[in-house]
Order: sequence, then C-alpha cells, then structure tokens
Amino acid sequence: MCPTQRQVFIKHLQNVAKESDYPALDVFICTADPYKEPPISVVNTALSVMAYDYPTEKLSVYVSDDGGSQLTLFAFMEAARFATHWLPYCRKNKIVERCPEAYFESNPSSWFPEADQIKLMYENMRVRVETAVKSGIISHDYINSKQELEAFSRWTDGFTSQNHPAVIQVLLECGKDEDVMGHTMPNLVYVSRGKSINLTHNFKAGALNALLRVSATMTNAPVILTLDSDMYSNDPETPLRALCYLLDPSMDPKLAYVQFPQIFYGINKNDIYGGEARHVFQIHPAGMDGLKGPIYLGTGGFFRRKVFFGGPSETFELKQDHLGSKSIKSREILASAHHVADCNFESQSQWGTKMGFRYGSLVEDMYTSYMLQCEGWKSIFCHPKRPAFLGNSPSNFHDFLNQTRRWSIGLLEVVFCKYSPITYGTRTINLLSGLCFAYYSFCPIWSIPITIYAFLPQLALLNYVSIFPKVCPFTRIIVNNNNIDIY
Ligand SMILES: O=c1ccn([C@@H]2O[C@H](COP(=O)(O)OP(=O)(O)O[C@H]3O[C@H](CO)[C@@H](O)[C@H](O)[C@H]3O)[C@@H](O)[C@H]2O)c(=O)[nH]1
Ligand SMILES: [Mn+2]
Repeated sequence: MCPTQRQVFIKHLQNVAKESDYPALDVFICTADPYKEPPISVVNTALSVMAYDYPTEKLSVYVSDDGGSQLTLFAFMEAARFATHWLPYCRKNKIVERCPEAYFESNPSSWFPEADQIKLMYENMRVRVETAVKSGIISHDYINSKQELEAFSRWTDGFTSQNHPAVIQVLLECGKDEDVMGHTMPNLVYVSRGKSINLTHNFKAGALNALLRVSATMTNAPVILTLDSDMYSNDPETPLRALCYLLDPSMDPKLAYVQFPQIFYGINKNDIYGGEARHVFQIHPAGMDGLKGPIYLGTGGFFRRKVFFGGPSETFELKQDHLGSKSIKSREILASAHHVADCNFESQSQWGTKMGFRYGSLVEDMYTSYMLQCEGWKSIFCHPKRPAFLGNSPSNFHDFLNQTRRWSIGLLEVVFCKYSPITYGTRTINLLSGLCFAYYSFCPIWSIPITIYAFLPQLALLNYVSIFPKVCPFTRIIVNNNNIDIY
C-alpha cells in the first residue's frame, strides 16, 4: 500500500565493488519468427547490449531462435563482424545510444568522424540481411568461411521450425575474438533448441529454460538479463543500475530480480489501441514495489540465476568448476550444450514446475514471478528517467487483438490453475500481494461488463428503455447537499 519510487547513484557502486568484482552477466534474447520479428531488429537488440558499459570479459549474449531459421543465424554472423567495429566506436566516443539503428537515425551533427564509415558498414549489413530474408536464400557470396558453411549444413532435409535437432553456434568467443582496436569481444552464442512435433515446447518459457541450461554449460553467470527481440537497450549503464541493488550489502537477500519498465517507441499516433499500457508496465509495478515487488514483465528483468533453482531458504551453490579454463567452443562444452538443448532433455524433469521459468500459462512472465513470490522471493522496480529499454508494441488492430487474446488466455490459465492467486496467493505471499496477482489474472473478465456496456445503451435507446435509475428524491437531497450542479 505504499507505491515506491527509487533512485540509484551509480557513482557510489565503486564503494561496494570494484569493476573486477562485478558478477558475470548472461543476456538472453528470444526470437521466434524471422518474418514477424525481422532479424535485423533482433541484431540491433543484441548489439545494444553487447556494447554495455560492463567488463567485456564478463558479458555473454545468448540468442534463442525458436524459429530455427538459417536467416537469423546468418544475421548474427553478420552482426558478429559488425560488432567488432561498433563496440570500439561506442566505447571510444562514449556514445549513449548503442542501438545502431536508433543511433543512425539521430542527428548526424552529433556524430564522430568515423561515423559515416560505420554507418556504411551498418547499411551494407542491413541490405545483406534484408535481401536474404526477402529471398529466403543466403547467397554463397555472403558466406565468409568454411566454419560458417558448416554451420548452415545442419539445416538438412526435414529440418522444420517445429522439428529439428538443437543448433548451437558460438559466433564470438571472449578472450579469442577481438575488436578492431584489439580489445576482447563478449561471447555471442546462437541457440536454436531442439524441437519435436511430438513434444510440447512450452513457448517462450521453454526457450528461456533451454538458454538457462545452455548458458550454464558455457558461462554460468550469476546474473541474467532477459530481453525480447523487439526491445533494445537505450542506456549503456543499465546493468550498473541493476548492480546497485543486487550488490547492495543491506539489501534483503530474498531479492530475486530487478525489473525495468517496458516503454515503447513504435506506438501509433494517439496510441489508439492503448499499446503503451502504462498501468501494466509502469504504474502497477511501482505500487507492487511497496509490497513484495513488481511482477516480471517478460523483458528487462535482471535475475539472480539461483532463483530458478529453489526458494530463498534453500542453499544453492553456483558451480563454476566445470567451466575451468575450457573454451566455449571446445568439443566437450559444445557436446553438453547440445545435450541440454535437446527436446527430450526436460521429459520427466522438474523444469517448468520447480525449476526455471514456469510452464502452464501463456503469460510465463507474470506466472513465473507469481510462483517465485509464493516461494518467498522479492523483486524491485527500477524506473530511471532515461528509459533503460525501448520496445515495439502492436501497431495494427490484428496484432493487437492477437496479443490481447494471448494474454487473456494466459491470465485465465493462472486463474484456473491449482495455485490460483485468489486462493493460494493470498494465503502464501500475503493478502495484498495475492490480490494484486489476482487483479492481473482476473483482468480478462472485464471483457464481459465492457462488452455489455458497449451494446446495452444503444439497445435500450432503440427500445425506449432507460438503463439508468431515475433520480429519486433521496438522490436529489444528496446531490443538493453536495452543491453539485447536475444541469
Ligand atoms: O514460442 C515462442 C513464442 C515467443 N517467443 C518470444 O517471446 C517474446 C515475446 O513475444 P511477443 O510476441 O513479442 O509477445 P508480446 O505480447 O509482445 O510480449 C509480452 O507478453 C509476453 C507474454 O506475457 C512476454 O513474454 C513478453 O516479454 C511481453 O513483452 C518474443 O521475443 C518472441 O520471440 C519465443 O521465444 N518462443
Ligand atoms: Mn513484444
């Protein structure tokens, strides 16, 4: 009952931890369809986080491609090359806008001398990626090495987006690959988890769990950031902001994640579909921050890895010994990464029920955070003045209806599950937090009174029936006493 606004002072972070003590950070980016989510936009999302103001050797970016598309892999091969120019350019010139598309749309008067050359490289990359997507074919002229050719050879006959073995390709390796200034690059890994038409794949939650496991075999960072393909980072200091909470010695050890709001740039004029959804993405989370914390909004959440493996009272040891100094391209690591990304790996396991992102609802974000809070975890809402992330929301009626239907089904799945917030949540978390989750999950029910209200007045008017009560003497007295002029 106490809406919370927080502010962090990044410069004080050095009093708590030196840069060398920062935890490693694994960033998960999900994409599912190269035609609905253009690979060039996913590439922009990845580049904006690869260029974070964060120790490069501690940063890894994993891209989950649920579309299992060569086009997405090709786009990331291109991105890996372009990044070797883009990252040093941003770092040297202290660029704030690290998403190339957004940067090159900004005013050229703020550009630095090399910008034109880098823009040309970006444009060339964009044309190659878009040409490939348009034609559906990756020209041999675009393939630069035997290694790349080998990667594409995994798309054999019978490989479809719903039925294929796991494909994992390390595109950049920290400590081995360098940018044009000789500085190391962050890890960049393409993952398309294995799928079978006979097994459920659990949508985005399934994709995120595959990334949780694959990243555990490679880098196993204690902090994880999840991002949607349509949301790029708008502030290179964002991970430091999250660290201000995650490393704060006076912070409640039950803190599970730091959530940033979803803010959109691609909303249509006057936002006729209410795509900004400010109440969902900005207002309610600030309110819930005064209780046990905001829900997870699906993107822009910095998690402690351990929260996915048990409640706050359970001791979880983040094992790093298996990683040793082995290259993430080593045969051994790649073999275990492929093993955990296989479609059969989760059968008969606790993934999605007790571990990882939770299955059972199409709104895996809200459901996962609900279950985490039921386990005793808390969260924090971080809403800086400069939006940390900027994204796209549906800009046409068809997409908007699709999204609303998907959310409604997902929310009702939470209402009718055995952990319904109204019965289980109110008892397990606390009454108010349980009611907040219940408010979210019961939202689709609003459609009933709203639909009635949309038609009833017209029908009543046509039938000369009044649907509003007549003013009775008693109401008149109240109105008069309150000096309200109703005429
Ligand atoms: O099988 C799937 C389906 C979707 N996605 C990815 O999930 C993300 C979100 O999907 P999108 O179609 O953009 O859904 P939205 O309705 O815009 O997403 C909102 O609602 C979702 C469900 O609550 C959350 O997961 C998102 O983070 C939140 O932004 C995208 O990056 C997709 O690529 C997958 O990886 N696999
Ligand atoms: Mn989206």
